Formats: sequence, structure tokens, C-alpha cells
Amino acid sequence: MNHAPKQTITLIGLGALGKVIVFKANSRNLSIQAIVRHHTKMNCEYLLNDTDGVSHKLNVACNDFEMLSQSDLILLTVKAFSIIEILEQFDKILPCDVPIILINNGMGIKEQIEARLPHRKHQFYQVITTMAAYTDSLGTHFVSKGMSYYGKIFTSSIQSKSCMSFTELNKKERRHTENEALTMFESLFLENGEISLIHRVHEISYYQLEKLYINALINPLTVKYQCLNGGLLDHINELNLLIDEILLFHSALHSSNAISQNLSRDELYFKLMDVIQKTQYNQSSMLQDFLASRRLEIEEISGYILKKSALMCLDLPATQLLYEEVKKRILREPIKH
Ligand SMILES: NC(=O)C1=CN([C@@H]2O[C@H](COP(=O)(O)OP(=O)(O)OC[C@H]3O[C@@H](n4cnc5c(N)ncnc54)[C@H](OP(=O)(O)O)[C@@H]3O)[C@@H](O)[C@H]2O)C=CC1
Ligand SMILES: CC(C)(CO)C(=O)C(=O)O
Repeated sequence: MNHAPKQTITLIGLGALGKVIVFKANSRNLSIQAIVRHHTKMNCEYLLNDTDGVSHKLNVACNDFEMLSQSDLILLTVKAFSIIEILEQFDKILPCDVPIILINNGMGIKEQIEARLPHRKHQFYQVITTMAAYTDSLGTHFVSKGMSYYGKIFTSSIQSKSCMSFTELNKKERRHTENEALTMFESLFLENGEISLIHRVHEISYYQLEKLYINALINPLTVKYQCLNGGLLDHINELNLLIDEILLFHSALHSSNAISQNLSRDELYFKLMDVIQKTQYNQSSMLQDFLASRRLEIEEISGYILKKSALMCLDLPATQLLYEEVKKRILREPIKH
């Protein structure tokens, strides 16, 4: 008989995706808590409208830092610009030998982990997902289950001796293996107990780049034209210029061996048109953030491409102009929170 204690998950960031993950964990009877910004909160109640239209009232325990230090799996569902600050804030209490799984759009996190959290490199996994959810005054709406891919961020990293957490200092033995934690994570994406909506991949960076390109082509343009994703079909000439620059960028990455796969114009064009068509009635996440006066992931999307391009001596004038137009709009309507 197996007397091992139940595995536990700590999720940091109870926004739209975080609420969906908690819902999934609850319906699979997994033990999950959330860390939210206000650390005095002991639980959070919210309404989740599932993809089938059924509403569920949920209540999740929050901010148990002892549980955080002993969790078998850490999930971060925060915006890209919040990730490093949160990891640094909890560095002393995060366990050193469990997977830390990041679910976000945008890029640049790998470089920041390398610089600021090198002792944790062995722990990081990245999820790239087409799952969709948003929150409004009626609750959180789980719009689409999509498909997710995940993989190690640093493929050849081993545990660093300098990672000494609260758990290690108390010489508490970890009760579950990394594989068990990942199996638990994957079970969150099982449909009817059998069809998996997540796949583990060897090279997650290619999936990250593909999603980055889709986000860079759709999100800032929807802010510029204040339109739904489908409205971008009225700006096809501008989209074509941006696609050409993205291909130039990808080709430079490929030539410098930063990425092994190449990307053809047809591939990128059809992928983009497919996403625009499937999400034609959606507001992009960047437009939603803009309309709610929240900080945008513009630096982690277009800004990332422009910074990397500059390092490779590439000029991307249409991408640069779009980036500046979005930044100007933010200045006109500043972020409130
Ligand atoms: N929603 C979607 O459909 C999809 C989202 N993504 C990506 O996933 C990531 C998360 O997205 P989403 O869930 O929509 O984002 P949200 O903005 O809805 O959620 C982020 C949450 O993180 C919280 N947070 C920020 N800083 C802290 C902190 N220091 N401590 C605790 N909590 C904190 C925020 O709290 P507060 O509100 O107080 O700031 C908010 O609740 C983003 O990168 C997004 O681009 C990817 C695919 C689909
Ligand atoms: C795919 C897309 C563009 C869908 O809206 C998205 O990921 C986003 O809005 O951030």
C-alpha cells in the first residue's frame, strides 16, 4: 500500500489562466493553493464559466508559505514582466528540486534566469498554449481549451549546489519525484481522462518563437487599430510587411544557430491566418490590457524582437514603427495598475 502523502501544487498568480488551472485541479481532486499579491488573504472565491457555458463557484486556499516551500510543483501564471521579480521574492523559500512551470506569452525570461537565478536553471519548464480565458465583471470565462506544449527551458542543466531553500535547510526529504510531479501536471490537461491536450517536447524554444511571432503580428496591431483580431484582415498590406520582417528575424536566428528549424513564408502566413480566423471575434490580450489600463506585454513581444534584431544588426522598420505607435498610445492613456 502506498502511504506517500498527497502531492501538492502551488500556483502563483490567480488571474484568468490561474483560475482555469485551479478549476482543473479541483475537478481532478488535486491539492492546490494560490499565492496572490495580497499576502494576508487566506482564500479567494470566484466564478468560473466553463467552455460548455456552465458556471462553477470556486474557493481556493491562498498564501500558505509553508506549503509553498514543500510543494511538489510550482506553477507561475503571471504576465511575463512579473516572473523574475516573483521568483526573486520567493527565492529563499521555493524548493530546489521540484519543477517550476512558467505559463506565459512573450520572451526574455530565459536570459533573465541565466543572469539572476542561475542556481535554479535545472528546475524550469515553459508552457506554450493556445488555451484562452479572460475575466470581466461576470467572472472568469474559459473560452477555449486549445493545445499546449511544454519542455525544459535549459535542456542540459543539473542541480546547482548553491540552491539552498528552507526545505533543504530543514533536511526535509522530498516525497515525490520530478516525473510524478510532471505526470500530475499533465493530468490537468486530460480530457475525459484520456485525450491529452498537452505534449512534452524536446525543443520548446521553437514553439515559443512561433507563438511570439503570432503575438507580435496580432497583438500590437489590434491596439493600434482598436479592433478585434478579425479586423486585422482590413490591414493586410501592413501585416505582409510585418511578416517579411519576422521572417528576416527568424532567418538570422537560424543562420546564427540560435534555432535549428527554419520557417517558410507560407508556414507563417497560413498559421497567422488560421489564428486570425479562429479568434476573429476575440479581443487580443494586449487590447484587453490596454482597454483596462493594465501594463502591456509589449517589451516582451515586439520589444524582445527589436532588441535581438539590433544585436544581429538587423533593421525592422515596420515592427519598430508599430512598437513606437503602441508606446505612444500608452503614454496618452497611462497605465493605472
Ligand atoms: N489568458 C489567456 O487566454 C492566455 C494568456 N497567456 C499568457 O499567460 C500569462 C498569464 O495570463 P493571464 O492569466 O491572462 O494574465 P492575468 O493578468 O489575468 O493574470 C496574472 C495574475 O498574476 C497576478 N500577479 C502579478 N504579480 C503578482 C505577484 N507579485 N504576486 C502574486 N500575483 C501576482 C496578477 O494579480 P493583479 O491582478 O493583482 O496584478 C494577476 O491576477 C500571460 O503571459 C499571458 O500572455 C497565454 C495564452 C492564453
Ligand atoms: C493568439 C492570440 C493573439 C489570440 O488573441 C493571443 O495569444 C493573445 O491575444 O495574446
